[in-house]
Amino acid sequence: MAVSRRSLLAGAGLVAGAGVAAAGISLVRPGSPEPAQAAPSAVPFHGPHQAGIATPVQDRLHFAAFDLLEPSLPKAVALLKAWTEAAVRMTAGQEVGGGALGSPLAPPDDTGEALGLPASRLTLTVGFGPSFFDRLKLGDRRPGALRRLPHFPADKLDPARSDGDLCVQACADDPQVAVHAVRNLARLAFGTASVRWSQLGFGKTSSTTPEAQTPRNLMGFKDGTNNIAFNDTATLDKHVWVGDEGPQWLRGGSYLVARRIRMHVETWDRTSLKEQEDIFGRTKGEGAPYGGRREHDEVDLARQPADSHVRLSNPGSLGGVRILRRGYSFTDGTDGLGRLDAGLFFIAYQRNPQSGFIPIQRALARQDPLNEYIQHIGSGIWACPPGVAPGQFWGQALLT
Ligand SMILES: C=CC1=C(C)c2cc3[nH]c(cc4nc(cc5[nH]c(cc1n2)c(C)c5CCC(=O)O)C(CCC(=O)O)=C4C)c(C)c3C=C
Ligand SMILES: [Fe+2]
Repeated sequence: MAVSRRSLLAGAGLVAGAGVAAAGISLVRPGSPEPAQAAPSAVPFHGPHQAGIATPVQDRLHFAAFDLLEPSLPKAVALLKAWTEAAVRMTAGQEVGGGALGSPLAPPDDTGEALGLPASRLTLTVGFGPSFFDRLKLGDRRPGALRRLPHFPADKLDPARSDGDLCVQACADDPQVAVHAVRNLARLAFGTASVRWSQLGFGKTSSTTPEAQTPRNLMGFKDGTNNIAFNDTATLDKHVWVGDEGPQWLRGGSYLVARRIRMHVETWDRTSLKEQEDIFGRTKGEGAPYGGRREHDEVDLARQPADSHVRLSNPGSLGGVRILRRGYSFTDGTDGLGRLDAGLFFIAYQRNPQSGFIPIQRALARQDPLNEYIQHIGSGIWACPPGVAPGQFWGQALLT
């Protein structure tokens, strides 16, 4: 793969990836006034698991679902090869292909809006939806657990914001870098796949770094306190990464569930503090569980309100079920009735959705007092293959 001279600010011959990040070198796009930063801003693309799952959560999200234009396996393979090549470059802070400023007679390979920006911890995570297997007639390779999610009480799902043959989760500390990444993948997909829907997210609503300050969601509560930590490999192995029970091509991968959840923030804002805290079973200021003093004190189910959100979703109420949450807040203008169209774009990774998201959501949909203030509007499930080795492409073991 040719590397544009303008992409070589980090030093000739440096290879993007673990070595670069470990060396503490920030790969910077051409035009940056500060090419050599001490802090690494590139997350290695290659590895046993896809980046963007256990990776410490970045500030911004651009999530996109794609549909194949026609069910052609050779075209799908070519797309994933092109996407992988572009992702290797973009996650290292480099321009796609021949760059943003190539021949004056041809459209540039890179759209250019990330010129001068560092890698910003960009990660790109790809998944295959149930319809991908149906449309490409790959039923024999489809994992049993990859089924469209069941209907939950009070779901009001919009097909235009749900499902998709493929998904791409782009996370970065700079929204422009995340948007640039999705846009360039969409550009490479021209003639093969198109964007079905997409979602921007800000203010990560979950943390996988317990020592960092837990972010707050749009209801004002700390969100992500009892999440799986990025370095808790035993729990990740048990609850997030697909193991021997899955098909070979998916081992080391994970299942991604996304839900666009609208929050009726105007109603929430007229609710007393006591009621808000009772709903979650945690204090608003400190984020402590009822019966505890500090945020990270253990949840004591006996001290929780009978139907609090935390009680219902805690592993102790559900036979040990755990998921890795990685959601973001969104505000997408207004609904035309004077109310914000705002909420949580919920993302969860798990080893098996049948024993992960589904039982938790069943319990929440039935009883959670939060349901008075929220509505599930969009939904999707995808199987995310394991990480990519140098020279390979996303989903290679599935598609070849
Ligand atoms: C099906 C899974 C879940 C959905 C959907 C969901 C929606 C949702 N959650 C909040 C806010 C909070 N959730 C909290 C904890 C929490 N939530 C889930 C699952 C879903 N949430 C789990 C598994 C947990 C952890 C429970 C535990 O182990 O104790 C919290 C408390 C802080 C924390 O631990 O993160 C908040 C706050 C909203 C606003 C929301 C939908 C809009
Ligand atoms: Fe929750």
